Amino acid sequence: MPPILGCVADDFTGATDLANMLVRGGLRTVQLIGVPPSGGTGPDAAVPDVDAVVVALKSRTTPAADAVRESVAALDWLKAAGCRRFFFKYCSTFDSTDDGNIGPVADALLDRLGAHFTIACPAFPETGRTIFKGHLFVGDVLLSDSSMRHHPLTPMTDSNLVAVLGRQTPRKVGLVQYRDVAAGAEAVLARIDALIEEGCGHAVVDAVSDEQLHVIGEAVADLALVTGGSGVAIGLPDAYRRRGLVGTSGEGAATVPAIAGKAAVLAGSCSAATLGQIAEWQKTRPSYNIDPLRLADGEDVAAEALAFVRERLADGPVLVYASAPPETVKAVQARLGRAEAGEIVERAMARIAKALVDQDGVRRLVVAGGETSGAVVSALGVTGLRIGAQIDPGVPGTVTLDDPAIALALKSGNFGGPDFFAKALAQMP
Ligand SMILES: Nc1ncnc2c1ncn2[C@@H]1O[C@H](COP(=O)(O)OP(=O)(O)OP(=O)(O)O)[C@@H](O)[C@H]1O
Ligand SMILES: O=C(O)[C@@H](O)C(=O)CO
Repeated sequence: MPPILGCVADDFTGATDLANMLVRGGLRTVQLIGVPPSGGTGPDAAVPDVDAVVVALKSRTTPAADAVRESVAALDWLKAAGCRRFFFKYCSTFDSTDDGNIGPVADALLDRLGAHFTIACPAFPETGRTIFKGHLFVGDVLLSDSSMRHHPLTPMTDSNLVAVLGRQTPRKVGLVQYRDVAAGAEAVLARIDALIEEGCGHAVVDAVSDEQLHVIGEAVADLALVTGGSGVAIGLPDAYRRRGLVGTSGEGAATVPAIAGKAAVLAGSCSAATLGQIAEWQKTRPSYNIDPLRLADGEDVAAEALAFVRERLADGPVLVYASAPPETVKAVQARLGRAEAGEIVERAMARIAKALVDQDGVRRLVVAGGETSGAVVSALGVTGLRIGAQIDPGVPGTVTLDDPAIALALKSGNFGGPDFFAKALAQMP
């Protein structure tokens, strides 16, 4: 049976987050890095016997036209692979700007599917993301009061998702309120019907608990396209099972091989959680700091980092990080520009990762940050990931489908407890 669910994720850690959720729900899931080349191996060869496929793109912060083109190409590939339901995964903190890319990509996917309505639900209560009356909270504060207001690429300064999405799409954006979700799947469906009548093409959906996400999953399981964070996928596996769209047994969905080899940690995320994890690591383990301004001055900082790591690798894992607090990032961006600062660091991280794998026998890598993970995984030429057991909410251990197989933990910036790096290395397959 071909996979039921085809997913397009706008960054690599977000893709593993979604894949983790689907595997937890018992769907056998594979994550592909980018859109596989068409022809040759064909979809059946590339997608062996799974229930869900997640295509990981690096489209969160690219120009909207590029994000649309790549996302539609991913959708076309997933359709050709036999998928019949589709999911567009973006960040649980709705990372985007007024230019996109959430609105433009969701619209393009709807158009391609010949569909006219979808939901937008980034709620992920397990990691503190909840939506009430269309406003997104991160922990106990509104999104706009959280550390996301300082994000290097997509600063989020408005918590009203109806307004934020409304600026990104010509379609009308409605709201499925908490009271409808609390009343159950029938009430959500009735509200969706009313919003469609009113001419809405999107509806933000309130959710503050996993129980409510299960209700939403049941209500939206027949939509061609669902958009959101990984949280709203929590109810889909059961909803598909109830409809006979996937087998009933979820056993063995998280099985991956064990990988031996040296280990390293690479962090390009400047998110608050990552900064805390770096500080925790530095209490007991060595680390090397990449300075973007020195990179911009043409100094071979990547070579220095590699020399530092190589001296210590035999004694255990080493961290290389560019992550910095908001004031430092602002100063760097003021000199280099936001995009150039990001890219220069990503290029260095990619080069370091490739050298460590190709020349130093590193086979176990923890990478912090979605953009950073995208750069690293692309440099390593990874084509796909098997999804293993969860390390912390939103982050599974994974093993690449390639030769040599590499164990990877791709951590979204704000996920994971303070000891995440050591915990990941201890738990990774
Ligand atoms: N010191 C720095 N100054 C400026 N930019 C930096 C610095 N360190 C890292 N960056 C850039 O900041 C961006 C961080 O984005 P990334 O997606 O990797 O992390 P994140 O946003 O915390 O994670 P996620 O997207 O998973 O939430 C990257 O483009 C990275 O290259
Ligand atoms: O949804 C999330 O928060 C993460 O999966 C993510 O996309 C962060 O980059």
